[in-house]
Amino acid sequence: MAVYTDITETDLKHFLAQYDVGELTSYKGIAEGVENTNFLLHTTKDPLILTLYEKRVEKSDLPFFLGLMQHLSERGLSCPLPLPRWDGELLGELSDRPAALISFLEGMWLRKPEAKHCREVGKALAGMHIAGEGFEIKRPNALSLEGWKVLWEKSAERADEVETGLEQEITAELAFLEAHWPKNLPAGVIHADLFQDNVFFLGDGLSGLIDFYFACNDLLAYDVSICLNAWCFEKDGSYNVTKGSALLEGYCSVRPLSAEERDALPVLSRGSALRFFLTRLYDWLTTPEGALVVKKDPLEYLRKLRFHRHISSVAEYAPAIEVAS
Ligand SMILES: Nc1ncnc2c1ncn2[C@@H]1O[C@H](COP(=O)(O)OP(=O)(O)O)[C@@H](O)[C@H]1O
Ligand SMILES: N[C@@H](CCOP(=O)(O)O)C(=O)O
Repeated sequence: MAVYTDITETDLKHFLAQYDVGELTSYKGIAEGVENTNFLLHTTKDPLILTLYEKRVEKSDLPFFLGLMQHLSERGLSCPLPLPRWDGELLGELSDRPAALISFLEGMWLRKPEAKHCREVGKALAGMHIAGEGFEIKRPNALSLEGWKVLWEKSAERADEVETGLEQEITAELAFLEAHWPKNLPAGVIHADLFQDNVFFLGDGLSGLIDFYFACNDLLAYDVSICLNAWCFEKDGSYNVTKGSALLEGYCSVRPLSAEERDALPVLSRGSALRFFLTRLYDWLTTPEGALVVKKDPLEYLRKLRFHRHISSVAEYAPAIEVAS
């Protein structure tokens, strides 16, 4: 669940009076998600999402996230649009939390995506990378090499509780990634968390992307590697080459990957697998028993990381992929 902060109807009505959104008719907490508290609101106008930003989100980052959604939406990407208050501000406060109203996006996330959906995700990711051009505010990726080291320092001592030998393996992996991380690839605004639960579909058509709260400036191909990890493995841990091919072909049909980006995909995929392994491991070790949040399995990402270590060329992800020369 992710309703960390409760609200009263009276406070909510006061909050809504600052917006041109009609009268509140009903509201309910949304169980999905892990970072923030979300409510679905029905009003005499359109349905809305109310987000209360919880402690893991830096308040100083909110202008980046909200401004980015506006920027992408203005450039034709289907994503939630933050609503301005009467005074023009995008951010308010409710129950002592920073709070925003964003437009409700129609659609559902897919529990069992197929290759055709991976193709749509690839296209949408490339569309987002292009639409992100020209966005003025910058936000460095706090969860890249330096951030991974900090997370690892907090978990290393207890890592062998999760699997014997992990402390040594991950320390060596970090050293490898530090030595081999690509430096001169095209960079821009990336989503950085485009997992299944953040992509909505209506039937087989992709209706939009949500949850821009890890978005930042980083290598565009790193975002592709995140999607390869999130969309192209089966529940049994095996890589699905049909899905990988569809995702990469979809991406390249909108924004072709250069030869350098293509060659970097195995190392980038090791990095993105490590990133999700580390945040999940940290949560696994620190979330108290009985907390009302579903802990995600770090070992799923350890297995993906180990898979990528054996990849020597992008052809193993997608045999027929064509890249820009
Ligand atoms: N703009 C939106 N339109 C429709 N549903 C949304 C929207 N934003 C969030 N949701 C719903 O809230 C859930 C959690 O949102 P998300 O942004 O992923 O939260 P978190 O950042 O806490 O992980 C989503 O799975 C979805 O069901
Ligand atoms: N996608 C991450 C966790 C972040 O969850 P979200 O609900 O904010 O998308 C993971 O799977 O570890």
